[in-house]
Amino acid sequence: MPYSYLESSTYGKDNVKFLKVVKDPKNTKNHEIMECNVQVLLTGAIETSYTEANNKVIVPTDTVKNTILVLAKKNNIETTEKFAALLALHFTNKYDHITGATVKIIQQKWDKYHEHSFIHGGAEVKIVELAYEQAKPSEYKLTTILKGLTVLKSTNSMFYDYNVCDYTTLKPTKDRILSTDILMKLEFNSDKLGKLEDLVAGNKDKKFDDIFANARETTLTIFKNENSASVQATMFNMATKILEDNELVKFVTYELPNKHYILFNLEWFDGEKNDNELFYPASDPNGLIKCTVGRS
Ligand SMILES: O=c1[nH]c(=O)c2[nH]c(=O)[nH]c2[nH]1
Repeated sequence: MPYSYLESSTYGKDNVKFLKVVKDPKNTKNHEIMECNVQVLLTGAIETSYTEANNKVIVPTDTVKNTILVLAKKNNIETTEKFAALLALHFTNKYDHITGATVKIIQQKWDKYHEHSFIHGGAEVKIVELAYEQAKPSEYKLTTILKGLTVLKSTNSMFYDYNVCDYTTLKPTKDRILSTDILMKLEFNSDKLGKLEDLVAGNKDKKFDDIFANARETTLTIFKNENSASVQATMFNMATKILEDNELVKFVTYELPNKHYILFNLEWFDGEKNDNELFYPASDPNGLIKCTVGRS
């Protein structure tokens, strides 16, 4: 009996980066750009490469990298959702023994302000994750993620009527600062979206941009409009509205740090009042509130 066995395995290339420029055929100086960081990991009959040093079953990670770049150049990849589908289908179709792929694409935010000039959106990125198994082609998991969008509101946020015990020092408030780094995940309903092949054909491609823009907008709108009872209640309301508006979305997940701003007490200075005007931005510790919301 051997001492060990291979419980699971996957491999591929990570951090394959490119900037793609798409030129308008009618005006070659009018461009769209896409800056991406791609990870592709493969699964299949690759066990013997680990257990028997059988390199025959290894499609080199260098080949994976080359493929990502050539497919990015040759194909119309308007959205990263579509490009992820294209990559997953390519690797599982091309190599008989490769039966599954997971793809992750991190896309920088570049906003066009002129026909060939763009402004970088800072820390905010869009991430697409796709897990695909050839054996269950309609059960793929496709998730689009908004990450790194930092927001703050300086009023219209409350927190009171919480559990109070002998460990409690927090004072209830009906007016506080609320700030977070938004992490929002939209998991698509693969039954409603249909086959990955159709997605690659481009029939439903435009929808992804619309859904992402709608979900981002809803997040920002509810954040500003609602007199928040708590991070928990506000994120649930955001997720509910996104599900109402986007039938292709099955689950909405938020992971929101509650970035605390602590009111300075300046009464020592001749009784100086501080009416929510001067705060200390506390980098840590922070609250961390998560939820996943589905349609009932
Ligand atoms: O919106 C909030 N949710 C909490 O769970 C919590 N806990 C806390 O100390 N402040 C807050 N605020």
